[in-house]
Amino acid sequence: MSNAGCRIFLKINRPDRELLEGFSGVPVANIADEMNRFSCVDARIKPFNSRPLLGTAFTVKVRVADNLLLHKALELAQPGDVILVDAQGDMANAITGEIMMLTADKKGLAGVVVDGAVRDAKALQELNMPVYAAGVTPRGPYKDGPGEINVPVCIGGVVVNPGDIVVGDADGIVIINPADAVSIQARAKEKLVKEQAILQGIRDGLPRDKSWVDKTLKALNCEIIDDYYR
Ligand SMILES: O=C([O-])CC(=O)C(=O)O
Ligand SMILES: [Mg+2]
Repeated sequence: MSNAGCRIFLKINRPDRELLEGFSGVPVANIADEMNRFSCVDARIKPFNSRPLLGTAFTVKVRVADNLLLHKALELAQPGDVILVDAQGDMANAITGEIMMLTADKKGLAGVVVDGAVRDAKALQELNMPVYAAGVTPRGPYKDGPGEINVPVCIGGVVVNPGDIVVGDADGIVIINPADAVSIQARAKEKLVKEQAILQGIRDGLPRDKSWVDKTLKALNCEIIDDYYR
């Protein structure tokens, strides 16, 4: 019998460390561009500090306003894991705070992402481990359950499977299926190099070919009026 809604899967297929490390230093924007702009966690979910996020998804589904399963996850997750908590975007109660997040940091976890609220915001800013969440409230969580661990969850509109690769920076978070990672990684790095060359060109005052802008507007039959709007 399977007790859907209250169950814990202990096993995760974790990607190779080398594959994960290949995303280190690659901007999330470049990665997402090479995923056709999909798989980006919603902009509601923001970082509390500037530590880069990179690790393996360890997923938690909690009952709204309740963190029992996150306490269990802190016991089970391994160094390098990113705990992603699906709290259904609820802002009424903080799912976690300083004490639990310091515990996660000390365990060597790679980060925590909450689709919901947290508290002790100031302390989270000082933490060595990245924490992302959708909001802050001082109102604390209940600890009664139920919930699930290591099942597919929804984080900021993106389905996250246990074992997925999680990359985050100041822009936000992108979720990558390890099966796609090698090719995405290679293309994102190429994109980064290309963008760095463009930026250097702008700094050096080099001209840029932006003729595509007028071409696209022309195709739209865009009206260009040499007068004031009235
Ligand atoms: O009380 C809780 O469960 C969450 C919290 O504030 C902490 O971990 O510091
Ligand atoms: Mg606290």
